[in-house]
Amino acid sequence: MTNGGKTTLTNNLLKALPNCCVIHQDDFFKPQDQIAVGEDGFKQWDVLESLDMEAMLSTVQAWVSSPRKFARAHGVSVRLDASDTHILILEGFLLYSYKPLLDLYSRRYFLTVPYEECKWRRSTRSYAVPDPPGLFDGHVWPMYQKYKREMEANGVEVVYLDGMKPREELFHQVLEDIQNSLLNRS
Ligand SMILES: Nc1ncnc2c1ncn2[C@@H]1O[C@H](COP(=O)(O)OP(=O)(O)OP(=O)(O)O)[C@@H](O)[C@H]1O
Ligand SMILES: NC(=O)c1ccc[n+]([C@@H]2O[C@H](CO)[C@@H](O)[C@H]2O)c1
Repeated sequence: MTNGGKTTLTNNLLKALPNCCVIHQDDFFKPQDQIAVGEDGFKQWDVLESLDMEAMLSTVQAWVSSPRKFARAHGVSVRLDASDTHILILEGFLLYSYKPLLDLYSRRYFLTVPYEECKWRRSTRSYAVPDPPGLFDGHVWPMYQKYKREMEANGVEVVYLDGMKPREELFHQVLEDIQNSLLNRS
């Protein structure tokens, strides 16, 4: 979810994991003039249609076809050891609602914080396009709830993470989970 702590966790993982690249979903927002305005008067940023998901998928596919080349092109130093394991982190607020990506993930994590905390954290942020008054309650939170409900109704399995835990604890929890899933690969 927005302000769950995704970027913070991602940055910690990037430092700890070898050959690890990241793709940020926020880099795929369409230009402002292509964002629909809802009946509520708000620009509808928090819907899948506001993101160029085809472009994001192409970027993921570029990594899949050559992780090493992708890493080099993105300034990630490649460690050449026996395992030659490469990891790609996708970081975003609507990752599990776009079907073509769903089966590509080996692990899906979902950071949550309670409504009050989310609203508070969001109010302290300055986005390139600042939130107009009322956007959180009028658009951001209802869309979050809608997509999460749909994800659960579609049976998408995720590992929920409690975003209220300290940063260090979340980092170690996920690092351990990733390391275990790498060990258990067939
Ligand atoms: N575990 C944590 N405990 C308390 N505060 C946190 C924690 N992780 C992140 N934060 C703070 O919450 C805010 C949002 O964190 P972050 O930017 O990592 O979230 P995000 O999910 O990437 O948000 P968005 O996608 O909306 O930009 C920041 O001010 C950050 O310092
Ligand atoms: N990055 C952007 O262009 C942009 C513009 C307007 C709103 N947002 C917000 O980013 C969050 C996801 O990280 C969403 O909740 C958007 O509202 C982003």
